[in-house]
Amino acid sequence: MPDKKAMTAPLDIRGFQLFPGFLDRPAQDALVAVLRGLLRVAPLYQPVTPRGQKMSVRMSAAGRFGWVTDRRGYRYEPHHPGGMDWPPIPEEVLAIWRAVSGVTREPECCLINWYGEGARMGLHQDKDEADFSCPVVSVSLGDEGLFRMGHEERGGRTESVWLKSGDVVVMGGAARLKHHGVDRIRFGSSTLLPQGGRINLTLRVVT
Ligand SMILES: O=C(O)CCC(=O)C(=O)O
Ligand SMILES: [Fe+2]
Repeated sequence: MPDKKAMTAPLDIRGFQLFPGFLDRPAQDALVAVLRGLLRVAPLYQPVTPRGQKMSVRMSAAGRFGWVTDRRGYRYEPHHPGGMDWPPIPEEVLAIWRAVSGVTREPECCLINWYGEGARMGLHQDKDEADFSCPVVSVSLGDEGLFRMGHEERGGRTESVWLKSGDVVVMGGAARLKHHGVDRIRFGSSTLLPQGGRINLTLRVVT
């Protein structure tokens, strides 16, 4: 990871701050190794929306809370649906937060989304957290994903950018409640994950 002095200014897209190539390849490889261990403890599962639709991404989490969805709704839970505690957020991930978040509070959730071939995430707002003065920080690993950014209100023109492995996005300030989503991934576009696919981490202060 670049140190703070060497860190280049982010690109600003509608208030979304994009740090292209924030993690170099060795840092990405190290992070993937850490995540593998984590997912052995808290395996990926397929979430279901409150309306009963299976999501195309598979999910897990680390931290005091994990974001979950099922027939009972969207919420943060202190346990994996399998009953175990979520593992702690890895130091490597906390270091990214500390470098880019601009806040002193620490993240309480690291949501892990795994996108296989054909997986996507519809336009949504991240609004199940109590304190919108803290940003959501997103880390992309593996295959490229087409990230769409909109407005706080529904509708209106959107803008999209291909997020690559190692890119970090900070959704804070004016962008904190803006709609965003992932239309598609370019399956097989990265060599980071031998089995292909895209991992996205989102770090959130929950309480
Ligand atoms: O996969 C991404 O880049 C975004 C994920 C996201 O928006 C979320 O988990 O809330
Ligand atoms: Fe989101």
